[in-house]
Amino acid sequence: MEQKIEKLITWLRERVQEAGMNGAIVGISGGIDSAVVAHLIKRAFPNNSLGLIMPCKSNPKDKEDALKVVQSCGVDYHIIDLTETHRVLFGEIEKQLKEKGQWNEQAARLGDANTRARLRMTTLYAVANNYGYLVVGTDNAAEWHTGYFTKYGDGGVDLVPLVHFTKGEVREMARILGVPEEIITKAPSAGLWEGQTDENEMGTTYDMIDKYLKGEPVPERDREIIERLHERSHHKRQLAIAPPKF
Ligand SMILES: Nc1ncnc2c1ncn2[C@@H]1O[C@H](COP(=O)(O)OP(=O)(O)OC[C@H]2O[C@@H]([n+]3cccc(C(=O)O)c3)[C@H](O)[C@@H]2O)[C@@H](O)[C@H]1O
Ligand SMILES: Nc1ncnc2c1ncn2[C@@H]1O[C@H](COP(=O)(O)OP(=O)(O)OP(=O)(O)O)[C@@H](O)[C@H]1O
Ligand SMILES: [Mg+2]
Repeated sequence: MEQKIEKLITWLRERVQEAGMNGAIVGISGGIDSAVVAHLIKRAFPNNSLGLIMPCKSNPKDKEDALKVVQSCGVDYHIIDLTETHRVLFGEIEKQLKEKGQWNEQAARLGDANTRARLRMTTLYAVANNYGYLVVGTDNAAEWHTGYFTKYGDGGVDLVPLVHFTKGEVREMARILGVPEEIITKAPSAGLWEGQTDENEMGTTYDMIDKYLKGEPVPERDREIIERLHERSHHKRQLAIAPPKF
């Protein structure tokens, strides 16, 4: 794993150089995936790396955890609170659609959550532009395979260094890099609504998805869920669908 980490760091430097850019930026949530990426970019670009902590109606504990990540790797950071921005934007959408009697209450929870992810993406690109940095994503192999990310939200990035690493390998990497143990062992969550955990929402576990990706046997029920999530999310791993040239 040490060798793979070194290769990833070299790969990050090469991609930034090839793009003619200066460094890299990542959103730091207080979860393990972004903690690993923060450590990687700090090692790759000691003086040209940046983390953004972007609370958006978030549990205050997330910010505390994100600051622990910052402390553990020493990356520069800014805190940009998006709660008010989200309230104004999503509030206006809700008001207009309600006035026309077209507001879909059931769809609203996910719409609200995905808007948070897309506001974070917008913020990352605006700040990246200021410094001439590339935006680095945090998706691991399990999230990528199942499409467990917001299209053009946390999925809207320039580089995806962890995309071939299972969640288990990301944990292994985190220990080597020096991510605090409490960040490594806490339940993965998108923090998109109160009490949300990835595994509750997906209906299977990262251990099962990791096993499936390694070609190991998994219970029929988990296999079905993983394959359904994968089938449903092809569009997220592709460019926007274009018609043939008429
Ligand atoms: N077949 C198709 N071809 C082309 N486009 C298609 C499509 N089906 C849907 N779409 C489009 O895609 C949209 C649905 O995709 P999307 O907007 O991503 O929304 P969706 O996949 O429904 O939701 C995002 C999922 O990712 C999870 N998430 C989000 C952010 C962070 C994390 C985390 O782990 O931290 C997890 C979140 O909890 C939720 O389960 C539709 O509204 C539609 O515009
Ligand atoms: N409050 C936040 N501030 C900054 N970035 C955030 C915030 N919330 C989410 N993100 C970004 O969105 C990404 C996707 O979230 P996701 O939950 O998959 O990863 P994680 O929190 O790093 O790890 P875990 O899956 O263990 O929770 C994060 O890695 C991070 O880059
Ligand atoms: Mg998280």
